[in-house]
Amino acid sequence: MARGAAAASLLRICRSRDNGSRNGALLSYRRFGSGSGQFGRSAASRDRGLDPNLDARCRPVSRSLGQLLLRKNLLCRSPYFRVVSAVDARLYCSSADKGKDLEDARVFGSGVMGGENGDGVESSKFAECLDRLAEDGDDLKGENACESISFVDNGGSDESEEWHMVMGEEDGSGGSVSSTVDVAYKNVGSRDPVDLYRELRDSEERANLSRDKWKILQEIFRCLAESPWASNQALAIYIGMSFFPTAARKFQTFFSKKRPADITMYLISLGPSQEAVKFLFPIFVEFCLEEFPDEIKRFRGMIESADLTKPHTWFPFARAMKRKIIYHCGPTNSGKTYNALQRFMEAKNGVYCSPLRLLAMEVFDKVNSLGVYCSLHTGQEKKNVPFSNHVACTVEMVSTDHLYDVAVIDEIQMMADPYRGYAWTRALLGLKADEIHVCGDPSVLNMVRKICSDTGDELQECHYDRFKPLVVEAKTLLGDLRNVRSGDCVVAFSRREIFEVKLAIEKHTNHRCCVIYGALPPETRRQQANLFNDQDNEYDVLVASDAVGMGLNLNIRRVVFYTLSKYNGDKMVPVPASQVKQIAGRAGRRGSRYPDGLTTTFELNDLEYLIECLKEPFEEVKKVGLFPFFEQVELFACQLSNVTFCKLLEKFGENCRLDGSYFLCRHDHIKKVANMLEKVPGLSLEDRFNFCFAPVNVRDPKSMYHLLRFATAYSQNLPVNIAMGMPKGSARNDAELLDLETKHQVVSMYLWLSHHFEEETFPYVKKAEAMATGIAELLGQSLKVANWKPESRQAGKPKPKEKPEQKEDGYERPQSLAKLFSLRRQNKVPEIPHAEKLST
Ligand SMILES: Nc1ncnc2c1ncn2[C@@H]1O[C@H](COP(=O)(O)OP(=O)(O)OP(=O)(O)O)[C@@H](O)[C@H]1O
Ligand SMILES: [Mg+2]
Repeated sequence: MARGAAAASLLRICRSRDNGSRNGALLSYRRFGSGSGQFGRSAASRDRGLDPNLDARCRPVSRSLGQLLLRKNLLCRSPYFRVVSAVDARLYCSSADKGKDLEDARVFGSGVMGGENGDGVESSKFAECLDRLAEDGDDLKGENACESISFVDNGGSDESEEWHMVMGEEDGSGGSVSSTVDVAYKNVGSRDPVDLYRELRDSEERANLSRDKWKILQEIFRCLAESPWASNQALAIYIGMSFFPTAARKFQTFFSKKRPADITMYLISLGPSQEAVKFLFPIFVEFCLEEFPDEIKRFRGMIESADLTKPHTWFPFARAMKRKIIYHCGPTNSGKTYNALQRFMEAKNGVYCSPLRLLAMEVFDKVNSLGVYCSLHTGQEKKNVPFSNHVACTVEMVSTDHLYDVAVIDEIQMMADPYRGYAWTRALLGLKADEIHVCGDPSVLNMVRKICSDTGDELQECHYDRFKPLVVEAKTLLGDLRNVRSGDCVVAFSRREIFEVKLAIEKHTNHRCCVIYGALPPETRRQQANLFNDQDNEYDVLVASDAVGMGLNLNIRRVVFYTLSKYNGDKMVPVPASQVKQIAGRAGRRGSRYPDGLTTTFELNDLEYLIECLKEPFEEVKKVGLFPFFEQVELFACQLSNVTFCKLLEKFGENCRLDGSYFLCRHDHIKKVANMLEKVPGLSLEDRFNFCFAPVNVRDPKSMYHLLRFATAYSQNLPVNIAMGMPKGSARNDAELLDLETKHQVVSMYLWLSHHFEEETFPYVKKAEAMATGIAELLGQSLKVANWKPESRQAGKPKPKEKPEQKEDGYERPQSLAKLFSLRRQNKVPEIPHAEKLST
């Protein structure tokens, strides 16, 4: 075979892969991602023009070809070419002095340049040219010389074709092949990653590496596999976080097998660094697109079914309406709810969405007493008043199917609540009402503005000021509960503290205390609130948890913070300023016996923190809560097989996509229930989903046990029994009181389930209702006489240590944690002590 023909026959033409998939991925990436499309083609890789400073006859020789030629000592001896410059790690050659071969240089150069007229050079011409070079060289001979040459089409882009030549073996010394190579590989960083991947994929000669360099390379790949940035970016092409390490490992194996010298040396020059990761990543992307189409497809399906971006599109009917949103924005006790309710009552029909059952009941009573028929819908209770067109409900229960003239969503700032926020977001996005009044503090005003611009609803803002300013009493109680006065509400953040305070006040003063805390049924809370509000009895002090903090109208003269720290489920933290304001705002309500509100602390130490909180402006909320509907979870479940419901929720949490204005609400408690219900076979996905939302205290084993029992009976198609006796009488000690609380929770859970599942399966609703009323009454009676030391709900929990400052009169002075935090901010105190978990 003629030498030229032999060379030509060995030229391989590597056509580009179909670019469609890559472009698709890039599109997805941009849609998904954080902006700048980091694996697009670099401008440098497009710039293949001549350096204007070079002689017009000079042509760049492709880097790899230049490397080979130099390495083989061809250029310096060639009659045709000489190196005139090295710019940007690229050799520029000109015809040599002999002068007659300029044409060859042009041909050679145009091979690199894509032809002077942009039409490229045929490979045979290049082969010819190479042959002529070879004739003059010593060791670039025939087939051996040409074996490492490939002709690469750059994928049909508008860029020129380019000659590539894969570098040969390293010289064995562990060093680079030559200094020319050093110059050459530096250009790798500016090359198109798509080309780099092709070079890598098609590489047949792998660079030998010294042990040190091999180690560096391993480190670089470890960095890639462990890079949170890369793992996050890989989501853009639907490489999931869990699959990413596998993909990265396979990429490493692939690279190790190929290891073209220029890319390898360039990588090693970067070392194990973020730069190396960012260089490798787009090549890794190309690899993944080619190697893992099935995984990508699967993950893409999963991601798309967990897409929580654009939640405003979830409610097409509401979107078809032109709704008017009126934001009643202001601090506590400024008339927000009052004004919204005026419109609610004037309307032909309306819905009021409350954050609490108790507040829904309050509105239900008030509206009916004013002659507007109104029904009540809470998770546990449905009171349908005949002829009513109005309904007061808890926000979780509001229907997005009914059409209303006026809707009120109270305490709209709860959209940012980590657990329940989704219910407010859903109501705002989905309510089909011509006019929606939202009441709340200014913290979510900007979010509501943004949502309205997404939904196309009209927004009107009404700003309010507090009727009367809240006054801080500088004197405080000086750490002595004997300084409590009539009309005081002492706020503590655990059930235990509430009872300790009540006990101490009743023992050392003539006041009698009512109590309100989270574990009490709303009926009992209302009974206690009425007892306190009523003038004609001895109950003139209220001891309460933050359960009094929202919207309730009580006759409170002064709010006294017993402590300003609370357990957040993990550790003791200062009560957030927004909550302090909300609670303090209970004092001095318009129309009450005490229109001028006062607030103070039990300890002088806490006063500063209280003042700080009250002065603090409302912090702007940047994200509000979301949670998927059952249908979304179901769609997601179709993408996964053989996973438990708990795992499904976990996977959903990992893979769901949200835009920057939303967060996925915390659902640890739901997962706990889901986990427990794994023991119950035969529940459909929807059943599991509904059971998981039942109101159960996951920290109370008795309540959990009853939920398990209900679910088991339900799964066996048996009528679900309450299977719990009515308590004999009111509580005589704290254990009995706790038992009453639990029993009420269980009955309440039964009622909730009866409203969320087929009625026939929960046939004892009437019995449950009677029990709920009875137990709430017993609780009320018990609280009236309660004068015992509180117990812990959790069996076996270690008792809190005796505190050093124990007063002889039987109650412990709480340590001022707010003060401790403030000192810690100034680095004066090392650690905040852990404290007992809240049981409210
Ligand atoms: N215009 C009014 N006329 C008579 N009473 C009013 C008026 N506005 C408000 N009130 C009364 O003032 C009290 C506080 O009003 P409202 O409950 O509307 O305050 P709010 O701003 O919603 O407070 P919060 O943030 O605590 O919910 C209520 O008892 C309410 O009935
Ligand atoms: Mg209100």
